[in-house]
Amino acid sequence: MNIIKVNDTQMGGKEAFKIVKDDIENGAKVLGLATGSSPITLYNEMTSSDIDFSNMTSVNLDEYVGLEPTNEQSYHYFMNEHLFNKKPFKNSYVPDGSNPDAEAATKAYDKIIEENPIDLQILGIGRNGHIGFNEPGSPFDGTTRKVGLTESTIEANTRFFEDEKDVPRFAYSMGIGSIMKAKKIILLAYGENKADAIAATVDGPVTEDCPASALQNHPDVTIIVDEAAASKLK
Ligand SMILES: N[C@@H]1[C@@H](O)[C@H](O)[C@@H](COP(=O)(O)O)O[C@@H]1O
Repeated sequence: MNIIKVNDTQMGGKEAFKIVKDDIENGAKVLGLATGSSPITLYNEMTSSDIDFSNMTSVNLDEYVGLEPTNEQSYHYFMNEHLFNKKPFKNSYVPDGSNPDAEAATKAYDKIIEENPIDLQILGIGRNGHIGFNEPGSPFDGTTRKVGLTESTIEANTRFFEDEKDVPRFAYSMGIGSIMKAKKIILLAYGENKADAIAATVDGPVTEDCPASALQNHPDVTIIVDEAAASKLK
């Protein structure tokens, strides 16, 4: 694992953008994208760049079950706001959270991932080490699934909703097995509340207790962290 320490999220976005740009110049066509606050500075770099994404495809990690793409709290909406409205891709895929049929929604998404193998995957990380919405205990060979969110994730995501009761309890998430198939992975983590998760990811045992520890088995992972997120590394 390659670890890049940065001073702040702005610098983190710039470092991540360098890797993204380089990968696109070397032929990457499919980007795996993430939501949350961590990738925002990267998306800002992308939207203010002169890179044309109109020949590229994006595949997002996850979506809340029960939210329409037009819902302001949906990950669809987030991606439109932060990236796609300003830099359209040829095709942009996000799991269909508005489909109550989990079997159909997750199978359809696995087909999309299979048809669009991910060249470069962007990841954030949850305080408990989750990636996408793969909470602790998720199988390392998992494909797209309907998952229940843990109390800690619901609590962390409450800041985006008016009331804790409004936070969806379920999501459709790409599985860890699919994430691991990406050729290259960048994980972004900022702030003290990510320090334990980053230490477990990098220095801890490879265990389903920390979903991101699976990345130790991937050949091309770069972790971009600020001082606070890196503070518990060995
Ligand atoms: N499903 C998302 C994850 O993909 C994201 O990595 C995590 C951390 O978000 P943030 O970057 O805002 O800390 O939040 C959510 O749970």
